Amino acid sequence: MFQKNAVFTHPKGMHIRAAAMIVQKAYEIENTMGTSVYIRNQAGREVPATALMAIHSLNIKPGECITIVAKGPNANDAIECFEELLKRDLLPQNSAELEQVDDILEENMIKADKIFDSIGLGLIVTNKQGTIIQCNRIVENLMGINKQYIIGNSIQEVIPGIDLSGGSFNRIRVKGSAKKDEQKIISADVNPIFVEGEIAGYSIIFNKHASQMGLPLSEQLLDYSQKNELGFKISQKETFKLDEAFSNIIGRSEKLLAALGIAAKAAKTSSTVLLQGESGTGKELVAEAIHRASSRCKGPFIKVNCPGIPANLMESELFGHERGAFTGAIYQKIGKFELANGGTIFLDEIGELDKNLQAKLLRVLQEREFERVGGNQVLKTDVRIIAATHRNLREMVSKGDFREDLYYRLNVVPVMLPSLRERKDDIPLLVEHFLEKLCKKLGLKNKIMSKRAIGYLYNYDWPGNVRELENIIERVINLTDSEVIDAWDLPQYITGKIIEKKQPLINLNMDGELATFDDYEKAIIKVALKKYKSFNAAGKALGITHKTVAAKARRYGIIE
Ligand SMILES: Nc1ncnc2c1ncn2[C@@H]1O[C@H](COP(=O)(O)OP(=O)(O)OP(=O)(O)O)[C@@H](O)[C@H]1O
Repeated sequence: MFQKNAVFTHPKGMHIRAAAMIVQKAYEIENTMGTSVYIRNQAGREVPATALMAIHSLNIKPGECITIVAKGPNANDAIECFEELLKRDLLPQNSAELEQVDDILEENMIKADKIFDSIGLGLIVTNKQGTIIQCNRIVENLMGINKQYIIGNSIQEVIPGIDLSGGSFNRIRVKGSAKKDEQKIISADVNPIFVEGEIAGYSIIFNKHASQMGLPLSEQLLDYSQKNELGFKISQKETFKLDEAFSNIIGRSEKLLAALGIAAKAAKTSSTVLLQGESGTGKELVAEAIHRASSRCKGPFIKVNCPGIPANLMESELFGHERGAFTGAIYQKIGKFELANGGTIFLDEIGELDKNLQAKLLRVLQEREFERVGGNQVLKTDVRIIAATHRNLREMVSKGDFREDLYYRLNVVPVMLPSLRERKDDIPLLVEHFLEKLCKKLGLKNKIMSKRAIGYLYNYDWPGNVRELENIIERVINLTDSEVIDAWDLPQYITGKIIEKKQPLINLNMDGELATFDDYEKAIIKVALKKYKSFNAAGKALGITHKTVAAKARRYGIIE
């Protein structure tokens, strides 16, 4: 054993990334030199340098003196290596090192998730303000809501009336999705989480067999829960109910949720909605969701694509015509407004509507009545109008290209859908969604996308928004045989360069004699260690554990 004192100079103390750097180095030393390294803090607590959370929990302050302890062979060299790392300010020096550190952090996060899921009880963790920062799968199942929509809400939204000052609560109510019968009755223990003597948050643990469905609500609920309105709020600011109708709209960025919050509220009324946003941002998808979430959902949803219909036919398309109204009008035609009666009419690209028709549409909006072309009977209609445009209607009004009075009639509930550029954090979710949806549609086994490929999607500007992303994913699914879609599978205009596909290092000469299996294995381990420098990284590349790599390297005499 060998040990040496060192000063921990990092200005932030032992933060999580610094701890991950230490773990990465400790693995490397253990694998290449066979030395086990430990860190001891001033209080005398010693932990293995390969244990991320243990290292982090040493809570070492900037300038604190620590002891590096090395056990096993090469202890002296191992300590020197570690000192070097501490001098480097614990920053990754290249992208490979950064990737390894990120992998360690990610692996540990996954482990924490798995531990949370495996405890067999529902668990919610909040910060000290009571905002939910973590929950496990049992809570997801109990509430029938995906974790992503639970995290970020106030605990009071999920468990109305719960008191975080601690204690056990019997028969409390956990909200599910908006339906009344999805409320779950449970009992739970609430405990503060202390960090350095101060409350950093709270844990809420649901007790086993907590859900008691079937009892009348009046028997189950405590008084406070009666006062709370039913329904689940997706964010503290927006009262967006998680209506099933919106479930196929993917994304949880603040801008999208704010827009959907307005749309969901509008769905409960009959007001006219104006959806604005660039092409491909999901305006039609939202229009359909509003219809499905509204009381008109059993009525028709009729779409009119304004630029798709020649101006001279548009009037009859919208309002219908009588027989003989114009040359070629052999039969009476029912217009879209009549067809949409009792439901919703979706006027897509309203900015392209002819001035003459703008006046006629204004009449429908004001008086809810119209006549068929060539007819004199006034027809009444009961429709909700949802209009959409990618153009700036206000600007069109100021240029005289769009009627001001119509603009105000349409702009009753404006919903602005963000471009994909403005919500790039939703890209991984969207990718996952489209991979699943499109692989299913094409009858293929589900594929995944590498982090590197997603990184390129992040850097792209997405002029065609979600539609463009969906199209690219369909294209790469069709063209890629492997299960993992990687950067070289993406179109060049996304990556900005040709990315060479990495060839696996298998160069077997078909004409020569075969070597023994051990010879091949030895050669592979040798090449992997030369290339990746550590047992950990080599193990990852070969799909085996670092311990197996180390054992084989020793067996073949590659290391001592
Ligand atoms: N948030 C989203 N989640 C899942 N799919 C989406 C989302 N937004 C858009 N899409 C998909 O992208 C494609 C384009 O969406 P949509 O037609 O609704 O856009 P749009 O804004 O109406 O476009 P345009 O203005 O060109 O008519 C559709 O296939 C839709 O399903």
